[in-house]
Amino acid sequence: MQRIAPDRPHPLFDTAATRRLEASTAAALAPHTLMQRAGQATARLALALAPHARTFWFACGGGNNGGDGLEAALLLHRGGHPVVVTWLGTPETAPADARQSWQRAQEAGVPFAAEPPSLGPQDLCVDALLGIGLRADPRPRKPDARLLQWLARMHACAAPTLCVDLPSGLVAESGQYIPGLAPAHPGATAARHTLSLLTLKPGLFTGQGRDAAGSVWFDDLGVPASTETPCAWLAGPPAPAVRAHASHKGSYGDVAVIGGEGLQARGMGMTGAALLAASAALHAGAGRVMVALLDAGALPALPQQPEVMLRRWDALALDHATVVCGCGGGAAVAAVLPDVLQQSARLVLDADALNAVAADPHLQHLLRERGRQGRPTVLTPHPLEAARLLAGTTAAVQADRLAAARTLAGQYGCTVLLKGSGSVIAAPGRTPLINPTGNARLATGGTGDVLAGLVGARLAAEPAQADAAFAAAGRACWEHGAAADRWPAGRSLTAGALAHSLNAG
Ligand SMILES: NC(=O)C1=CN([C@@H]2O[C@H](COP(=O)(O)OP(=O)(O)OC[C@H]3O[C@@H](n4cnc5c(N)ncnc54)[C@H](OP(=O)(O)O)[C@@H]3O)[C@@H](O)[C@H]2O)[C@@H](O)CC1
Ligand SMILES: [K+]
Repeated sequence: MQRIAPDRPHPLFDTAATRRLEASTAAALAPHTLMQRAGQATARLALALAPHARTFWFACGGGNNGGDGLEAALLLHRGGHPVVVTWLGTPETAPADARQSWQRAQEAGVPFAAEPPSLGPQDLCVDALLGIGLRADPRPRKPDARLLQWLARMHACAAPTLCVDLPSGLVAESGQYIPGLAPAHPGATAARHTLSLLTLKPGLFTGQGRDAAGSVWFDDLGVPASTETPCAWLAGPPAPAVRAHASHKGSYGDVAVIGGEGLQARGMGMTGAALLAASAALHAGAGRVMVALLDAGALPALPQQPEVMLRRWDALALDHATVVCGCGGGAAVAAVLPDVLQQSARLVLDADALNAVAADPHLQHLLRERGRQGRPTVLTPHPLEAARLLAGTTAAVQADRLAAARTLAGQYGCTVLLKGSGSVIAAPGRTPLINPTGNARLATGGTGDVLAGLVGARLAAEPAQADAAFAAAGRACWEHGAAADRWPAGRSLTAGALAHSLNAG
């Protein structure tokens, strides 16, 4: 068993792959072996998490996820620990493995109850209600009222929760709760843990999955997943970049930021966004950083950041630069996009540039052309921007973030970095990445501009190769989150401070 940390990459598997693995392994082992292993792993972690529990409440569903819970309860009971089991199943309807665990629990005298016990902070809830057998399709009948009551009890409980395999109600692939099973008040009061069994599931790391799962643990039940192809990877830390002593500013590339609509255009000054992106590129080690503000020349100099060179956008050598376009671009950015899309050697499109593309079929055509020509391009949409580009809704994007990022990447032949909890990085022909770093302190204005500038710096430094955009986006996303993760507690995190804290890589 291991605790999952952002210190190395991990393969993630969808439910179909997990089922195949479960079936092939079960066929090769004595009956009930896998469930006994699942129960042992669950019991071990439960004890480690709550060594002083006066009560372990096992909330068990009617399927094999409940069987894992029954098996773990049996082991703790045998070890003399105080266990209470509530079970939604019946011996007549339970699948064979779960029925066997129920039988063993009955014979061992495990205490079963009709109602959940009351618990204190030192106790533990074990959520074994629903695992990968959750059906997300509209159900002909309502779920068992006890299921809803027990879930609500766990979501509001003072005791920590250990979820077996998945937080109940969460879809393994997408990291979304099915309607009706999400916590009434997201943001749990007590700690949450999830022990993923056999495989790691992508839904634990994106969308609602991060909050639902809490700390993620993994036990492969002694079954290597090497026969299956991952549907995504949880990204590991990028290899440290080595700067040769005999290098110069040209070795790390030029980043040109275009954006920042001026106050006079529509009464909404957005130059700060472009300056944040430029600051990020600068502190992330780009060789030279230029910024072209779309403010009609209102800002004559940058006294706070003299390293950044102010340019008029039409004075930039787009064909030699890594262009970061769109941060605070407002309505002004649309006019520069035809040239930017056609001429930029390497390109990061963010914010209003994405909105402009979504609204204009000609710009969409030019973006697809870049893809066809194999010119490195990264789109960095948040879910609403992705929805606009996909002509869909934010809810549809969030319902399956991996699919949305993959579709968008395929549509434009470029790399897509879909922001949000568990950012997804997708590119044609590549297995998508889910980024493990970052925290809710990034939910403040300007951090997206910092990310765009950082992607620009990493893209500018990448050697010219086919996957430069994908590599740069993955690297930047990991580093951006890691900068927020190492931010000292009690000090507020602003986008400007985040940009200053970036490393040259
Ligand atoms: N076999 C083994 O040895 C091993 C199995 N393993 C474990 O098995 C788990 C998979 O077990 P599984 O396939 O039995 O499905 P599971 O997650 O228990 O769900 C089925 C139950 O959920 C219910 N239900 C479904 N949808 C619902 C909804 N929308 N709303 C409400 N209820 C809904 C459904 O009710 P029904 O519709 O049938 O009335 C049924 O009772 C896996 O996650 C892992 O923990 C692993 O440890 C490896 C070893
Ligand atoms: K569960």
